[in-house]
Amino acid sequence: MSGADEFGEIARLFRPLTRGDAGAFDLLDDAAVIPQRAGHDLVVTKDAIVEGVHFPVGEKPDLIGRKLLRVNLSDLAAKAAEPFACFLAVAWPAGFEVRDRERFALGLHADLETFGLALLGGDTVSTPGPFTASLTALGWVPQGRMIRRSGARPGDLVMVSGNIGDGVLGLDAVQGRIVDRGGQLAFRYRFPEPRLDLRDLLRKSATASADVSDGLIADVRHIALASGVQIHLDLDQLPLSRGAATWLEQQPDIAAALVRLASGGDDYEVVCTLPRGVRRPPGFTIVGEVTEGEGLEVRAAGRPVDPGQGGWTHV
Ligand SMILES: Nc1ncnc2c1ncn2[C@@H]1O[C@H](COP(=O)(O)OP(=O)(O)OP(=O)(O)O)[C@@H](O)[C@H]1O
Ligand SMILES: Cc1ncc(C[n+]2csc(CCOP(=O)(O)O)c2C)c(N)n1
Ligand SMILES: [Mg+2]
Ligand SMILES: [Mg+2]
Ligand SMILES: [Mg+2]
Repeated sequence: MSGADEFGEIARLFRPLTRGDAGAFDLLDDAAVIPQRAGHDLVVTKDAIVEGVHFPVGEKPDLIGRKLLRVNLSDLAAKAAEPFACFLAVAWPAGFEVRDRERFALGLHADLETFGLALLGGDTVSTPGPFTASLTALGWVPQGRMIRRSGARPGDLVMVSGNIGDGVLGLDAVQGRIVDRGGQLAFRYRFPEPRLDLRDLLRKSATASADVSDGLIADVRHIALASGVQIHLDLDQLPLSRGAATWLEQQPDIAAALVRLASGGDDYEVVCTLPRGVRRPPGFTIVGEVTEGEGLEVRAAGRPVDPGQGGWTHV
């Protein structure tokens, strides 16, 4: 792409996504400026996605843009942060035509509007490899109030929002390995819903929290390690959608199937710890408890199980 084309395209595709934020300088400067917000900390998170690793080859470009934003907002949600802005780096692969680039930008724009944040800057490059993009998301929390992974205390209960397992079954559905009547599982895989609605509740009551991206077991293990406590997870309590419950009934080894649902990831729900005295909030399920000790103990089908890795890993 010639220089003129590259910068013309940045202006055409991405300037609308700044949504008029003055700190973006219309995407014409070397950098952006973020004014401080009194009494607040800026929470910063970054996740990348790669074609064939995070979404199927041939996925619609608008869905890629939306998923990229949503997985990052999920981390802000778990930290009880209020989304404020983001930065985008995108590497266009060969064959990703101008129409595809426009659709990627339109998808991202639609969700920036939905979640009320602005694009303040980024970088646009080309790649001989697969589509790759990364987004840095920024959000505000009252000073010192980001919910950490490290605050779980013995006696706390472990709770998870929504349902677990639709992400991994949705990928099975998209790749044709299971039937998905009505397409709900595939929809949940393609359109994670960042749980920004939980902000007040987490700020008020959670001692620790994380979003479920790698897999419930792995993400709970992160909380146990960071907090220096032991966590006991009971997969028989796993909250399941109708589709996941139907799938589970058909599995020959229920314990192994539960471990799969709790290790597959792509759920983008929030798992948190709350003191035992706090009433279980609506929409949350108690899946375990915190004790003194270290690491994770997992039960399924009424007996202890070896959870293995418990989540997705790249290396
Ligand atoms: N390349 C890297 N450079 C610096 N820090 C990194 C890098 N990769 C990961 N981290 C840091 O490691 C920690 C864990 O990152 P991780 O990506 O596993 O968290 P996550 O975003 O919650 O999970 P997921 O990536 O599955 O959505 C975070 O503090 C993250 O900033
Ligand atoms: C095509 C395809 N194959 C597999 C998966 C599953 N997957 C890939 S990375 C990841 C963890 C979160 O990402 P990260 O830790 O890299 O931020 C998960 C659950 C997928 N989403 N799409
Ligand atoms: Mg990450
Ligand atoms: Mg993440
Ligand atoms: Mg996370």
